[in-house]
Amino acid sequence: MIGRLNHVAIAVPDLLAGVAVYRDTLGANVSQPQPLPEHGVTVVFIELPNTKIELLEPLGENSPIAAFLEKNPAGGMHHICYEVEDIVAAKARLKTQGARVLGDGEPKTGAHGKPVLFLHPKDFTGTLVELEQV
Ligand SMILES: CC[C@H](C(=O)O)C(=O)SCCNC(=O)CCNC(=O)[C@H](O)C(C)(C)COP(=O)(O)OP(=O)(O)OC[C@H]1O[C@@H](n2cnc3c(N)ncnc32)[C@H](O)[C@@H]1OP(=O)(O)O
Ligand SMILES: [Co+2]
Repeated sequence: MIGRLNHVAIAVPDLLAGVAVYRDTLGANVSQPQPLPEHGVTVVFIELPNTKIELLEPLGENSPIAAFLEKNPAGGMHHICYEVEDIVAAKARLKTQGARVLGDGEPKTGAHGKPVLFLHPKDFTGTLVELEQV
């Protein structure tokens, strides 16, 4: 069901400091910050030859990454995003297998303008999983 690795996301307490690490220290191309108020985060993407890295900073009072950063104040790997061809079919398959789809269970529009869903980390070997329809 899952296809290519779309991105690996890293939550950071200070987005501009994270940008400096990837742009200046590691010599990567980093996008402009993109606020996503409906997701409670501001993101940048780092384009690598074979995938992307997403840096996430909390935005607003109810950010879904706030508790994670309290537990990991220096930041850390937050989620992994796999591509799927049909997100509604993927959701149906996962639900029959007992996996928890987060939020209200309906796909939302992600940072790339495509439908996304999140799956509970406790059902996926301790890793928060994002699915993106491509
Ligand atoms: C969509 C836009 C953009 C894009 O790529 O296009 C993004 O990626 S936005 C990314 C930010 N959005 C989300 O993360 C949405 C989905 N996340 C959630 O719904 C919550 O963060 C959730 C449910 C994963 C955790 O919620 P909360 O932090 O309130 O709950 P707990 O702290 O009680 O956590 C429960 C349990 O899970 C463990 N946990 C939490 N987050 C992670 C994580 N990122 N990776 C691994 N494990 C995680 C946490 O430690 C708790 O474990 P416990 O043993 O009970 O202590
Ligand atoms: Co993501």
